[in-house]
Amino acid sequence: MEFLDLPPLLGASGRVRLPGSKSISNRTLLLAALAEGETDIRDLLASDDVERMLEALRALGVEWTREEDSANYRVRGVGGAFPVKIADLFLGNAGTAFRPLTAALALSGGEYRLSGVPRMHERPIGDLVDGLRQVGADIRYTGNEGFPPLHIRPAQIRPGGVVRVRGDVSSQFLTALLMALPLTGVETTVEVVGELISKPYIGITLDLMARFGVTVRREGWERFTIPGGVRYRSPGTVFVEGDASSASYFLAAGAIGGGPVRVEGVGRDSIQGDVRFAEALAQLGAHIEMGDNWIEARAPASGRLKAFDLDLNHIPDAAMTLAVAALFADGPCRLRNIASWRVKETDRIAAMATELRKVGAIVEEGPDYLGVTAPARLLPAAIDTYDDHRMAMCFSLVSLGDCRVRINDPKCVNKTFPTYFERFAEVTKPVPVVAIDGPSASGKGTVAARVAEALGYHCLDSGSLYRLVALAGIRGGLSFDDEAGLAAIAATLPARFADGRVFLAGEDVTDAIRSEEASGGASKVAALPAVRSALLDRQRDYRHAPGLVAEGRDMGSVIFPDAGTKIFLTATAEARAERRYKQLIEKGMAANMKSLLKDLQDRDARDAARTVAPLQKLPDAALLDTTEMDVEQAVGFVLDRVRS
Ligand SMILES: Nc1ncnc2c1ncn2[C@@H]1O[C@H](COP(=O)(O)OP(=O)(O)O)[C@@H](O)[C@H]1O
Ligand SMILES: Nc1ccn([C@@H]2O[C@H](COP(=O)(O)OP(=O)(O)O)[C@@H](O)[C@H]2O)c(=O)n1
Repeated sequence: MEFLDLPPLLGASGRVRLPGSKSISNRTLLLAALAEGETDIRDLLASDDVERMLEALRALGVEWTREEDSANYRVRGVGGAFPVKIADLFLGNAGTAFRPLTAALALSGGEYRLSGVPRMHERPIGDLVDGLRQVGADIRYTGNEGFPPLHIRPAQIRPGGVVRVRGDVSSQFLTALLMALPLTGVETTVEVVGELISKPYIGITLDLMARFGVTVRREGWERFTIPGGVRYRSPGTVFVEGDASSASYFLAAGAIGGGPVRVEGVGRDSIQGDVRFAEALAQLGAHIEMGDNWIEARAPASGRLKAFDLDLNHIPDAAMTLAVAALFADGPCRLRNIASWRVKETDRIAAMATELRKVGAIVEEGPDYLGVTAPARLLPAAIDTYDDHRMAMCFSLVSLGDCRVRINDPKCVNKTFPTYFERFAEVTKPVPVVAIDGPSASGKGTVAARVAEALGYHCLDSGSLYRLVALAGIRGGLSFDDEAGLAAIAATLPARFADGRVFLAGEDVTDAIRSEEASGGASKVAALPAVRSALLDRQRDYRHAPGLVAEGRDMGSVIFPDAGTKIFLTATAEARAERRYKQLIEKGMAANMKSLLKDLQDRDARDAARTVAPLQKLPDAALLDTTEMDVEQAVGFVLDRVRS
């Protein structure tokens, strides 16, 4: 499984140009295809769901072109029903393509098969099919009753009168009917049965239909009348707004991570309901500012979001972002009226509950609500994303809690926002790491401690972890080639560091891990891949605000490859042996220069020769040879690099 590791972040600020709205992109494409005339579409979203729509339109005989490498498209409308009368369409997991195309094709007098990925075949479509059958459409389920895939056949369409459609499962059924019915040319009224959910999405549909020349008469949110004798006509050029749901992650990042974060592409003038996410954030105490085409969010003065209890029916997609924002609130939070989450890309209520628990939250899951109480401290976790782009994007925010997070299958964001993680990285600041690697007795420990003190950072002496494993192994009677046994020790090592002392299961072993036996053993256990991987997360967990200085052999190459400062600290073997000799004598320990030099050379050789994480200077590390330097100069060199 592919994954993406996000480091703990210090905060967020900056600007993001949003990708085009998925809802507007796919609706506009379909309307442009059905319209008379050519439509220039600017800033179309580049994503999987839009690709599915573009492919389907081409298969249905609609000509479109893309201005080279741009987000600008020209669609030549067919002025009514699709010219291709037999087609087999694969629509992935794109609900915004599947539902409206079903309706338009059902009224097009052809024979069409529509299918998608397995999850698409679990997402209900029965209410839409029932609505279309009322005007005579011939639609059959070729899998399970009520679900895709579908087989549409030519039928005698009897438009007019009243079509009833349920509005309480997905508003996309109503959207699909509204967009398709003008094809009949006969006045038809659509009546919504049950409370219509996600009303703002219907707002987008009506707005875009009006731009293409068809004005629907709306009575409340219950009755919609499509006039007779109307046709879609190209408005010439359509600009696709930025995606308001995608904006939610960045606005939340600003509200949680200090800010300000400004999103460009949506604002006061937006037709998308999800811009109201900004109001919800304001209720949580965030500072929000809005222009015609931008929104900006900053953290509350207190620094922490307020607990909330909100009905989120009007912003079902952006509401997911609030579930993760609840991890940063000052009390228990409740998200209400979100039943539609259960029939989206995945069962989002269940998925959200499972993953929020992984980071330590207390979660109460109801049929149409979630209760979320933040833990005192977020736990690092590997987040499963269920092939749901929003799960992946939401959980990136965990990293703002001074907590690393792994996002499994991060490419699922391709559905709506292929460059999400790049944009996220641009407006966030990772907790800095200074990685100092080098051979034995080069001065890593001394320099690292001094640099950490000067910067107020935490410090990691990674070598002591290998020494502890070796010591625990010796005491447990294990041989140094017992990889599984030593890895098990490493995985649960009861080590503690306090006041410059090292403890193993409560016992002070500061001197014991420096013994010749433990030192030699350390470089032997360190060559075992299973031991190294058992210590990987443990080392990464030292990274906390305001920063970390980490020293060892593979800090810059393996443990913190994204470290902002990487130093390879070294000195001649003779100089290092001499330093070690002095160190031991000062501590009142016995030492022999010759055997020290030999021991150190042996250890260096083992460290450099091993296959996993060998000791080496990588091109991205600065070489610092201290043979002729004192500690002061070495520390000064590192601090200069950090500050430059
Ligand atoms: N230029 C120098 N840089 C760092 N340490 C030095 C330098 N010159 C002498 N030393 C001494 O070398 C000894 C070994 O340093 P240490 O930090 O234990 O190395 P390491 O962690 O790389 O094994 C320490 O007593 C340190 O004071
Ligand atoms: N990041 C690290 C740190 C130490 N080690 C191993 O652990 C041993 C002891 O590390 P250390 O940093 O305490 O050693 P010295 O440099 O103090 O001699 C080294 O010889 C390496 O074999 C490692 O493999 N990777």
